[in-house]
Amino acid sequence: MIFLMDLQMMLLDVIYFILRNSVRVIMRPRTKPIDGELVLITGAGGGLGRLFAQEFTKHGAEVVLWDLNSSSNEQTAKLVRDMGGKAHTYTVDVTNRDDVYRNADCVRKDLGRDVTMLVNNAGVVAGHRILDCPDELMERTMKVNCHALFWTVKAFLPQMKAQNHGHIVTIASVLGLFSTACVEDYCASKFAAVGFHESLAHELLSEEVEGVKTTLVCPYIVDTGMFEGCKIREEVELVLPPLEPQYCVEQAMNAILIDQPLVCIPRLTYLPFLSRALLPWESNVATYRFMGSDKCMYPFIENQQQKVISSTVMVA
Ligand SMILES: NC(=O)C1=CN([C@@H]2O[C@H](COP(=O)(O)OP(=O)(O)OC[C@H]3O[C@@H](n4cnc5c(N)ncnc54)[C@H](OP(=O)(O)O)[C@@H]3O)[C@@H](O)[C@H]2O)C=CC1
Ligand SMILES: CC1=C(/C=C/C(C)=C/C=C/C(C)=C/C=O)C(C)(C)CCC1
Repeated sequence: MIFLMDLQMMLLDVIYFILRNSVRVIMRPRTKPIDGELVLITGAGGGLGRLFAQEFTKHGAEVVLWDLNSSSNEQTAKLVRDMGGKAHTYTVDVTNRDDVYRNADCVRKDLGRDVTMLVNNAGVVAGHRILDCPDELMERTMKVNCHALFWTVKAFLPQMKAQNHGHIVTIASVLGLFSTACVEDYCASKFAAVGFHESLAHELLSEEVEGVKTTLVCPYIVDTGMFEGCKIREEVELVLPPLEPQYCVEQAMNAILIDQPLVCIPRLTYLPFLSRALLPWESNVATYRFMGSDKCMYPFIENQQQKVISSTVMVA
């Protein structure tokens, strides 16, 4: 009897959330205020990281900027300060867990308060076919895109849980939901990031830590230079062009501010995610061939090879 009542409740919940989320596509729910939040962004010197810093500042948050590259990180801080915001920079290698824990303590001591929002944004890609790829580069991709999430979450989640207040944002990728050729290291690391993020979200919900929210952001190609050259069939590209970095960050911010658990940017990319799960492998391969997605990384890989060649010539 209890089982049947639970089943009925569960079905009602399933229907309620499908309806609620469909309505939300048209009528945006009210966004939460984040003025006064302390937001830590990793990879803050890069394309998306810098824009996230500026967007959080626009909403009145104070930002802590972590990046390996201190000069680009300082440039981000300057942009934030020019907007009248508060920015604190730290040069951190997020793959080094001692570095992460030490700098997390420094942030706490320097600012006298806890980080309330964590945006795990730092990311890299090797950009070589697997058999040409140096082992160290493949390892680095796993360390930056996946292992770093373990260390930063372990550093900042305890205080969020203690306060029952916080937000963990993971900038993953559509390549964490479906894959393509020649980016094995990247897909492995982003699928891992998605798995890590979802398991963490389930853990918080099962423990009923209602105040700590999670958002998984999965963008398609963004014009930041990271995947320069990546190209699908021209006719398909007309409906699915690379994203403007500003648009991508605004869409991600919209999701974060309404505590949305997952966002694929643009929405059209939910389709290949669904078809991967529902259609036979061979059907997906046929659509990849038709859309030019099977070889979309070839020009990107060639680009990367050219970069390596020109940098070796420069050194010589
Ligand atoms: N661009 C795209 O097409 C897409 C990107 N994404 C994801 O979005 C995120 C941001 O990408 P994007 O802005 O394009 O990339 P960028 O290369 O512009 O920025 C990444 C930043 O992360 C920093 N970084 C790299 N390794 C470390 C490290 N070990 N410790 C600290 N910081 C580090 C980089 O520093 P440095 O300058 O020293 O390398 C750089 O500033 C990434 O996670 C990426 O995977 C998702 C979908 C599409
Ligand atoms: C595979 C595939 C596609 C192309 C995806 C591409 C090209 C994704 C690139 C993503 C990047 C660069 C993410 C970085 O994090 C389509 C056309 C959507 C539909 C069919 C399946």
